[in-house]
Amino acid sequence: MALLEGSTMGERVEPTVPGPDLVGVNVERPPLTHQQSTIWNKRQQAVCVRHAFKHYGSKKKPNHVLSNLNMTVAKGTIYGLLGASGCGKTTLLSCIVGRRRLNTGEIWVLGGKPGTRGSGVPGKRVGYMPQEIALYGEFTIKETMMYFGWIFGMDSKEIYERLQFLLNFLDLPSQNRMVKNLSGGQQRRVSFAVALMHDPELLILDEPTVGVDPLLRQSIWNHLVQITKDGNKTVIITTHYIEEARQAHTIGLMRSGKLLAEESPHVLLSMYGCTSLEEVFLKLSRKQVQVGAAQSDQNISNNISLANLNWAKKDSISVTEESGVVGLNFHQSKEVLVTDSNGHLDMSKPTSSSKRNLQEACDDCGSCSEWTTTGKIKALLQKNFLRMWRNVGVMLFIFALPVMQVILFCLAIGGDPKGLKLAIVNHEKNYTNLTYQECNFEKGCKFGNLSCRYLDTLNTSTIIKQYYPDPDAARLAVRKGEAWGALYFTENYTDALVARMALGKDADEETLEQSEVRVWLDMSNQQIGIILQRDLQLAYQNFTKDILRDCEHNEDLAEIPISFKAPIYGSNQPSFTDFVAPGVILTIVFFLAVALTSSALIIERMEGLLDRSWVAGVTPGEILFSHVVTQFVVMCGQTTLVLIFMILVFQVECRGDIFLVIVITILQGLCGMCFGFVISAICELERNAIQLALGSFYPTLLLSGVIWPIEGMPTVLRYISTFLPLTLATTSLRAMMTRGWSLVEPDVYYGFISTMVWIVLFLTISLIVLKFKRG
Ligand SMILES: Nc1ncnc2c1ncn2[C@@H]1O[C@H](COP(=O)(O)OP(=O)(O)OP(=O)(O)O)[C@@H](O)[C@H]1O
Repeated sequence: MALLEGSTMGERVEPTVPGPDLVGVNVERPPLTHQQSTIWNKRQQAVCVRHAFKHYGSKKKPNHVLSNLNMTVAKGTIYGLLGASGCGKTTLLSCIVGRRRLNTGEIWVLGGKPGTRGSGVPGKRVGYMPQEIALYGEFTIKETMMYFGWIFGMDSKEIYERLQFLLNFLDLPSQNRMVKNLSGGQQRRVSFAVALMHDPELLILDEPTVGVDPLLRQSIWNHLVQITKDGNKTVIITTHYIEEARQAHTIGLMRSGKLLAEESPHVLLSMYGCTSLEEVFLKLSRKQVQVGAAQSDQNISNNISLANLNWAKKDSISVTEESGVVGLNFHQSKEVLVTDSNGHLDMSKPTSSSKRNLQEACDDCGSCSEWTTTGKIKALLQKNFLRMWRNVGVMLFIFALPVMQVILFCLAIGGDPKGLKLAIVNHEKNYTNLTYQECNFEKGCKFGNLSCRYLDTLNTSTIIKQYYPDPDAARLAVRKGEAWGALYFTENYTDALVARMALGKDADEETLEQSEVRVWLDMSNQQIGIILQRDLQLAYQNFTKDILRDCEHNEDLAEIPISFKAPIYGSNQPSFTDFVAPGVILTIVFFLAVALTSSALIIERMEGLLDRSWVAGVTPGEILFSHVVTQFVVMCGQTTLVLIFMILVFQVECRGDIFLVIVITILQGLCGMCFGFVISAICELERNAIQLALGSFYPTLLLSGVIWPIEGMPTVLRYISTFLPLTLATTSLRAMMTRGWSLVEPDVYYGFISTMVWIVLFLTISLIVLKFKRG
């Protein structure tokens, strides 16, 4: 015998109870056990919640929202869920549609457990209108309907017809009006229209009548009554207008996470002798407080017992099957309450309705095996591109930003500093207080005023010469920050230098000392200090070469005897820009992608759009896929611009295969995008996402060898650095650009491999977080 309990969701359930089999032959079968009939029963309800507990917050400080709540919504009925603000209605509904999980307890929706394979929930069997508007403000009404219609698998013609009906029925403005330009009430109606769009089996409406005028409210209720008439559609509705719920078949009165009562409105009114449902609610609430206090020590059912309340005679109480709602009867769907003469539930003749629903569950199960549908992908891609298109300003900025960054980098980084002031003291021949123009010397193989000849060689754009009377004044100028260095020539500099050259190894201490140019530098700025050192030494070399040439000696004598031949890679005067450029290209592309995606999901989540799409049956994988495709297009544009400006406009050296350079840059962009998805998935608030993205920027930049070789780091940090997403990729791109290496070199292919591994890792983490991150 097939056990009902063991059957998976959405399977066709064949009840094995006494009764005629399919060909009409009576076969003696054992009756269903109590447990089997219970599960069968739960499956036959539109919604069945049992012993539901839900809290927010940590286990230590839980905020209990649902406490042992039981609820039964029969098929083909309208169920009005009423209760004060904050009593847990929305939480309960979000658990029913599969957006949140109970801490304990179980929920059955349309015969399956929400979120399980084949239940059809989330999916097209349910229409959900959340409390928040949860619509794309930049979409028109028509585009909104198209988006959800495609997700529900409808074709465009079908959607259009339904749209016309809903526009009329809900008295909506022109279909071409942007949602963000509609009034609050109109937006709510569009939101309601989305829930009705695909004519679902189960409609879950969280306060659909807020901001709707009384006439339209009545027509909404009329519509709900109409669609539930034939028993195929079920509606769960929450409302703050308690009295409008009189039109519901069943009312669930909720308070502090519990159902106080579950009954039809007229029974409730007559039972408590009230004229309004509000009065009933007040009475029940007061009693709950009293009974709650009296029973606080007893571990009994949470639901209010009429027996305890003494509001009804015992014989009028029907204890419903394991629901825990003692005393209050609720509507059962017509097909479930058929019992045979032995008192067993007779399920041998499932009604056409139950057959159809089970069949639909099975159909849904079939579609579950599909990875996705073209309709959903079409809808998601169109949504993403349309959102970009509607924000043209933002899009222009997104493309202008990388160009701006490259331009700024190339203009601001790597150039030699200019206009550095040097405080010069020239005591030779009383040149004190003289300007440079008056410091004359004779060209050729002449040995007069050599200090002036040297200073003339020093005439570069890097240095501005300023003359001071004595070394103390010059050093003071350096101390005060008025000059980057002080230069001092002694009184007999020329004579001493000539003697030094003539005497060679026989030169005495004093000659050596007097022939020196004495320099005091401000080395607080390493780059400037080193550049001044370099320029002063180079100038001296040129000055000596000049004299040697004029005196017909071999000018190479002026060189130190280490000969730097043409370098194997790069030039003898390497530029810092060429070193940093590969890392900067990847950093720009990586972090722009992070910026693009890190808030993408959060914005949708905060607007309630993500929930709505999920309840409509869109999976995390589909959402991620659609964002990857859209952002990929944007990123390709950004990459092209970055490379064009870097390589073509600013002539940054690129010796390698440009195709490989493009590929690794795009891969890094993809990697950044996936990292952005991780941030987006784990952060609740946009603020946190921005903090995380910004927080990760500097450590990654500093540790990835972008601005300083990783060889200069402590060993441990070097290992950590190797495992960061940008490090090996930067090394790889640098090797391609500056050395012209190809993919056969380990330095190059490690970069590609590491980037791909990171992409897979980030995507997997995002998917896992999105899948399991439910309250
Ligand atoms: N994500 C959340 N994290 C923490 N607490 C939450 C969260 N969502 C809801 N709550 C809390 O749970 C309680 C029930 O909230 P819920 O939104 O379910 O109430 P409600 O009955 O729908 O209220 P209303 O009628 O005002 O919409 C409230 O105290 C609320 O502050």
